[in-house]
Amino acid sequence: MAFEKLKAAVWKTNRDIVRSGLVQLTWGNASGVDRQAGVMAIKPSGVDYDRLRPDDMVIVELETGRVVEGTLKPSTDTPTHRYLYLAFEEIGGIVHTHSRHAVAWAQARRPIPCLGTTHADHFYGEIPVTRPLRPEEVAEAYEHQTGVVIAECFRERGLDPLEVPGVLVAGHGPFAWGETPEKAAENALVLELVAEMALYTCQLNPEAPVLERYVLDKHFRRKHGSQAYYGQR
Ligand SMILES: O=C(CO)[C@@H](O)[C@H](O)COP(=O)(O)O
Repeated sequence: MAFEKLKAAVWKTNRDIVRSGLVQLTWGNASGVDRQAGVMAIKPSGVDYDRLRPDDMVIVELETGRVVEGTLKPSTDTPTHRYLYLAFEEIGGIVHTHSRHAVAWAQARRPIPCLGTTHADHFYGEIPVTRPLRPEEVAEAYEHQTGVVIAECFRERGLDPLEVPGVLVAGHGPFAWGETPEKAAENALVLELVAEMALYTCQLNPEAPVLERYVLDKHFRRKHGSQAYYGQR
């Protein structure tokens, strides 16, 4: 058995998204990538999270999508994760969930606006929603096409995946990512929390303005990038 470290990290992240309350039943999935080895690890499809063990993580070749290690079938969303690893070269981990408030925004086909500093600390602006998939994209290579519309959404908006580490797939739910699987899980949790905060804010005040750009800049840049000074740097 190889890739023990990658499998252990991905297994821990799959366990963490359960502990964070981001997934129920067998919904959602977490993965990680070893770019030097040209492989990704992802949870197996449809297996209860509480039964998962590190060695159950399935190793898939990035270039071909071929299973190179593992006896279980990989997540149905493997083609989406694989497409995103190839499209966003800076990311090292991806988490997909059906967390309820983020799913509500995805079903409403509305991007999550940046209404406050909690959002601004982690996402540089609104969290976008993709266009819906077309019938032919659902009929053929659905999960691959889900990756296509996510990458298309970021390309069309000129977004940096590390500045906006997540997206809402129209009518479906959130995908979040980061430099590591652990960071992807953190971003998935923040995405759900700011989705809930934004929903309450819009209910309390439908006219609530988006956060002022100069406040967004301050909060995002003090935690991210070369000028960051947050924490014990
Ligand atoms: O998006 C979905 C279902 O719509 C996925 O989250 C599945 O619910 C999880 O599938 P597996 O990873 O277990 O194959």
